[in-house]
Amino acid sequence: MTRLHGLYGLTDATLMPTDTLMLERVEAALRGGMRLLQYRDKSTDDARRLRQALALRDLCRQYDCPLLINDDVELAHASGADGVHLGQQDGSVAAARDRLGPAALIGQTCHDRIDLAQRAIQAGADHVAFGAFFASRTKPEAELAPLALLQEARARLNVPVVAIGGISMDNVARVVAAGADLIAVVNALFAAEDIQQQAERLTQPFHVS
Ligand SMILES: Cc1ncc(COP(=O)(O)OP(=O)(O)O)c(N)n1
Ligand SMILES: Cc1nc(C(=O)O)sc1CCOP(=O)(O)O
Ligand SMILES: [Mg+2]
Repeated sequence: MTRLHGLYGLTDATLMPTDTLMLERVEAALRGGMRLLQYRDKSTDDARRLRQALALRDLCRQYDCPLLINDDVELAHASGADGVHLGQQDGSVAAARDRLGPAALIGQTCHDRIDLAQRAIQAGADHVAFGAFFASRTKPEAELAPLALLQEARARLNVPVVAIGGISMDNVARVVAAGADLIAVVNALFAAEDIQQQAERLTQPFHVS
C-alpha cells in the first residue's frame, strides 16, 4: 500500500485555466517530488471534469503518484483515480469505501476536531485532513486551526495526517515539525514562477524530519 507522506498538491481551475496548463503545471510539481495529487474542480461541466481526471490519472501513473478526486466518488470511480477526498458535507465515507473498494485512498476533512477524525477512520477513511492552519488565498473563509492540533492528531490517530490551509515556504518547516505527514498546498505551489523548484523546496522539511 502507498505510504502517504510529503507534498500533496491540489489543482486549481484559476491557476490552471486550460488542460494544457493544468498538465504542464502538475507535471512540474511531479518532477519536483509531489507525492499525492487531488483534482479539485468546482465546475459542473461533467465532460470536462472526466476528461481532465483521466488525463491526470495517466500523468500521475507515470510518476507513481496517486490521484484523488475532490468531492465526487462517481468521478473517482469512472476515471480510475486512486481515491477521493470528502468534506463533512460531501457524502458518507462508508458509502465511498463500499463504492471504491478496500484499496482506495479515502481522506476526509476534519477541520480542527479529533473526534471527527476518529469518526472518519471508523467509517473507513485511511487518512484525515486538518486546517486551515494559516490564512488561505484559495479559501479565505476557512476557519483557523492551531498547529498544536497536529501533534495531538499524530499521537491519537494511527493514519496519516494532512495539514492544509495557507501553507507556504514561510511556515512549512513549522507545519512538518508539528507532525504533518502530508502538506496539502494550492497557491504556494501552483502560483509559483518555477513550480518544480517550489515543489522541491516545499518537500525539503520532510527530508530533515
Ligand atoms: C486535503 C484536503 N483537505 C481539506 C479539503 C477541504 O474539503 P472540503 O471541506 O470538502 O472543501 P472543498 O475542498 O470541497 O471546497 C480538501 N479539499 N482537501
Ligand atoms: C481546499 C481547502 N480546504 C481548506 C480547509 O481548511 O479545509 S483550506 C483549502 C485551500 C488550500 O489552499 P492554499 O494552499 O492556497 O491555502
Ligand atoms: Mg468538499
